Amino acid sequence: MKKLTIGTPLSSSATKVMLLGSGELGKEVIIALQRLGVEVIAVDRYENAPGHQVAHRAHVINMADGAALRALIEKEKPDVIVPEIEAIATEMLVQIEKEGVVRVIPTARAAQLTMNREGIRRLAAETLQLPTSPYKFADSLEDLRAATEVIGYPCIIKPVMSSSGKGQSKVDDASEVKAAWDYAASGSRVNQGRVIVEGFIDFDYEITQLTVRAIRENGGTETHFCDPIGHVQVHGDYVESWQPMAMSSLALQRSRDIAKKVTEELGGLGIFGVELFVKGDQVWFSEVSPRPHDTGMVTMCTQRFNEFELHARAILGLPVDTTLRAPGASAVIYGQMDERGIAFAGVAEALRVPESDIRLFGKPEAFKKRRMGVALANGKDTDEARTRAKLAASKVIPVKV
Ligand SMILES: Nc1ncnc2c1ncn2[C@@H]1O[C@H](COP(=O)(O)OP(=O)(O)OP(=O)(O)O)[C@@H](O)[C@H]1O
Ligand SMILES: NCC(=O)N[C@@H]1O[C@H](COP(=O)([O-])[O-])[C@@H](O)[C@H]1O
Ligand SMILES: [Mg+2]
Repeated sequence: MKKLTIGTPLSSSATKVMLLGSGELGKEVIIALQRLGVEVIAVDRYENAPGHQVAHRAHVINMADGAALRALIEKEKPDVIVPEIEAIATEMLVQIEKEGVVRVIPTARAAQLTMNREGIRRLAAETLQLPTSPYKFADSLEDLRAATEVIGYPCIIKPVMSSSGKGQSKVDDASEVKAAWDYAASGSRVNQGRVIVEGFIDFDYEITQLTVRAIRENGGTETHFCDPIGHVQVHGDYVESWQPMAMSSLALQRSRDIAKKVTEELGGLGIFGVELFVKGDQVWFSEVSPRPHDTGMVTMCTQRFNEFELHARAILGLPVDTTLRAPGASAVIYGQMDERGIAFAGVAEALRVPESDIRLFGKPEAFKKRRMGVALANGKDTDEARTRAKLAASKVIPVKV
């Protein structure tokens, strides 16, 4: 892979990176890139997205529209494109990557495969033979009824294209299938009407194994692992995370073997969030984000270089260091109301919690369950850190102005 030299932003020597998606995760990647002297262009579907507020330039387009995407890429001429969300015209990214001028992170194929649960699930379970929950796909309510009978109950039904738990439900018996089908249609982002049914895995805990593919000193790529991140999800969306997660050495080894296999198959450079379910020493692959992971926001208080800095370094072909500094935790701050331009009370009280910090993302519009910020905390161990992060998050109160 050709090495990128870093130039001067806003000059003809600039190294230009374009983020496709500029939410809370992109915002931190942009800050990390700018600290390394990169010119950054932030793109999202709405004005004043978090990353728009810290980038050199901001654009609002429908990223699922291939023609609009190409037009913007041709106008801005980035050296590197960094997908930050799944819902992008990835077919166009594949074409653009082939033309050989722009690098797509980690690869256009990885973005394409992970945009659709079917792509990544078939790759993991059928091609790589990784352990996963049993699964079936369905395109109609009749198909879905048949699929749930084969998979059995309880099962989880999800749109093939969605994230953060949107459109996802747990179904305990046949009477709940229709409601799950209707809910999936409402929560799907692009391809309305195709769902995956997964057998329910009764795990002890779940983790994100952050995995970085970076250039090694003498060329070629090497894989680095962060300490495992434990997390709790409610209705398919993350509410708290902590690092390190205590695991048996066999479960950790198996997690990393799976992470290595799947990230090697996807290829390219950058950080990946490999989601795994663990019961005793048994480990199942769930899914993978070829980008920083929401549960990995905890690394802003735990690692020498957080997941965003690691992504920035890896993308630029620079060395990475995944050292853990201190145990820590994150807890989500929700909008709690449907309102534009809200304010946040209690910030000082939150920051009075020992070893705490917060990030407010600056999203222009709040929804009850929209993630608007995150509280971070350290402690002598992850239990103390979790208590502190949750306490700090609870002190921040969204208010209508
Ligand atoms: N087969 C399953 N068995 C048990 N729990 C599951 C299963 N599938 C999903 N879950 C639960 O729902 C959560 C969200 O699922 P998943 O990661 O597939 O959704 P998502 O919409 O892609 O979320 P995100 O974009 O935040 O990663 C999981 O982290 C897990 O807690
Ligand atoms: N699980 C994926 C994830 O957390 N993605 C993060 O959420 C943003 C969208 O937030 P929004 O829905 O509030 O606009 C994305 O842009 C990304 O930063
Ligand atoms: Mg997930």
